[in-house]
Amino acid sequence: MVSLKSVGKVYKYKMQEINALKAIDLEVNQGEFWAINGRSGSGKTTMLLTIGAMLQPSYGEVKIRHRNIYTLNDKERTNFRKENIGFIFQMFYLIPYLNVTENIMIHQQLRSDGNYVSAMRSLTEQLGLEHRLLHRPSELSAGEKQRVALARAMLKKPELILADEPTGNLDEENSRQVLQYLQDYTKSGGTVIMVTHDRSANEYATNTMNISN
Ligand SMILES: Nc1ncnc2c1ncn2[C@@H]1O[C@H](COP(=O)(O)OP(=O)(O)OP(=O)(O)O)[C@@H](O)[C@H]1O
Repeated sequence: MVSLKSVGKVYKYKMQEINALKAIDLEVNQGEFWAINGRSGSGKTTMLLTIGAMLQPSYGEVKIRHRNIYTLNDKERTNFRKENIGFIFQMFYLIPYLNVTENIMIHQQLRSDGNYVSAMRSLTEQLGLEHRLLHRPSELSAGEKQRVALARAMLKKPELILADEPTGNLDEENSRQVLQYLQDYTKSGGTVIMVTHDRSANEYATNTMNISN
């Protein structure tokens, strides 16, 4: 599903070169739930962004479903990302002036499309958000915000979910809900790669990896 061969990233910062990620190899199969650990600054987010077709590595090869994603042009790569990958971040990144429904449907051009409307309804019910559909992010708890971000990422049922510290701002019960949801998703054939500092999150994963640089 995801294959990294000797992938590295060197950031140029003023006159300096920062080796953020050094020659990482990774093979992730469909249905696996990976937890990526590593100390602060070890390159976890950098790795996730390269897998997510958002950051070109300085060297190495990133393949998703046997496709070398950095040989695609920008438009093809953006389309590939939209079709195949869902993102969840610690900071949620919800649009403040849109309500829950609109945030979940943000990437859909036709928000009246019946398929997406029914997918949105079923996700919000599953995630206990059905009574909050007209709330704006400032009117939600942290756990609810993360569940909205989760619903947004899941709307198109992407094959691959990338999660960067998805429980970083949540209490134990809300963390458990998010991790359980991601685990159930992998049991139904989805694939999840999650960066986390939270050691208890590793218990939900099928595979763990520790990176250092
Ligand atoms: N755009 C950038 N330009 C220059 N250096 C960067 C850039 N982005 C990240 N870095 C540096 O690259 C290194 C790896 O960063 P990254 O965010 O991938 O680490 P991380 O393991 O996710 O850290 P944390 O756990 O603290 O979130 C860090 O030393 C960081 O300062």
